[in-house]
Amino acid sequence: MSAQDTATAPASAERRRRFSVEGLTKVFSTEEGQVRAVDDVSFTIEGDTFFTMLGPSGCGKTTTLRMIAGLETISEGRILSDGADFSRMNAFERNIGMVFQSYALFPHMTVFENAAYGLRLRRAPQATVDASVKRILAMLQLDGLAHRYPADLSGGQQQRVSIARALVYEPGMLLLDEPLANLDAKLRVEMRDEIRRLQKALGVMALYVTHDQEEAMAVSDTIAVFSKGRLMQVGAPFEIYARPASLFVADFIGKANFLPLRGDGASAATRSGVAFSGLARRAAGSNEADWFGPEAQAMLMVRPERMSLTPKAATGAGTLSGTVRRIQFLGTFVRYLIEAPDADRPVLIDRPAFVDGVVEGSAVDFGFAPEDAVLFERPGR
Ligand SMILES: Nc1ncnc2c1ncn2[C@@H]1O[C@H](COP(=O)(O)OP(=O)(O)OP(=O)(O)O)[C@@H](O)[C@H]1O
Repeated sequence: MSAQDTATAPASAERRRRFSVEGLTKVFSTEEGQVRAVDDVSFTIEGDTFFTMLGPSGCGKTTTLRMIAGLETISEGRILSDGADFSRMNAFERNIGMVFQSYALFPHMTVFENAAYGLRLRRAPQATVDASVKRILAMLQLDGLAHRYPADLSGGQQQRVSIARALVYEPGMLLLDEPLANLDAKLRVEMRDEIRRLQKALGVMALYVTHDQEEAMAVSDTIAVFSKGRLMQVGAPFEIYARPASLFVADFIGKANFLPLRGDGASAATRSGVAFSGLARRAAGSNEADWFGPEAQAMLMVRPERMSLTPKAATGAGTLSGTVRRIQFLGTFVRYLIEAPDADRPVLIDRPAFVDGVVEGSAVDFGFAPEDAVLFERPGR
């Protein structure tokens, strides 16, 4: 926390300590039939955790957020806030601050009045409005713009105003739905750091929605990965990345190599000298059977930067080998694309620098340590 934050943070805000959803489900009736947009989702958020719902478009993140905000009815399940049932509370009682992708500022109001909106609704005395708005505008470096109108602000400034408006009345919880989607790449990185800094300075619980996995990893304490309305995994960014619970999560978060292990014993694992007992093991979901193809009994997942790469040794025994199809210099690392008989798709290997003696067309050996691999077993075995 910076000196500026400690000087301006509220002394004793009423913060939410424990928030949970249990079996949350949303079924929409459409002309084509029923859509299970959110399907039996449960998670808990504690204290000032920065919690992110991450998943591809249409996986149910926004619908979950909207049910929490009271903007959408619940089909099944419960939402509990410090033990109280959220669905019985009106929007005021929920005491939530919301930030949307579209900013949703009032065009006819100044920055000051936009930021003051939640306090005016709550009939706060003018002195409180003045002090709180001043403080929050300062925290968001908007103090010089208080008398401007939204049309005279940049996109980044407008989004800052919408964050100020959501935080000014010290909500128990901050909900953010793709707040950075309309900003350019550089500003997105700046703003995401700033949102996290503010969230921690204010000690407010945050529930953030994004489809951008890098953004989720950068800002979150905890990530909940969604697919097709279902919650696939909840964990810290490192946990989700290094120990994905499903093939979907392994593939969705970062780059992953999948090495199929075929049943004849000539498997990638045994040939590379990997002891099965030392591996993290996961049972793949029943809907992930397609990943294995007709032959593979199991699948090893290894991240590209955890793989070793050397020119092919004369003997070659006990290692995996292949041919370099392409070398890409990507600034902070070099990516090698290897064609290997053990893999169904090119193996990606990321090294911090060019590997001596390895060029496009080279025969190479590659490998990995058992602790860097996750073994997925075929469903139903
Ligand atoms: N009002 C509605 N009526 C019918 N179906 C809906 C409605 N709202 C959402 N859906 C459907 O529910 C599913 C989940 O949508 P939702 O907007 O929650 O996903 P999302 O993960 O937030 O996606 P995005 O990142 O694109 O916003 C989608 O299949 C969507 O088409």
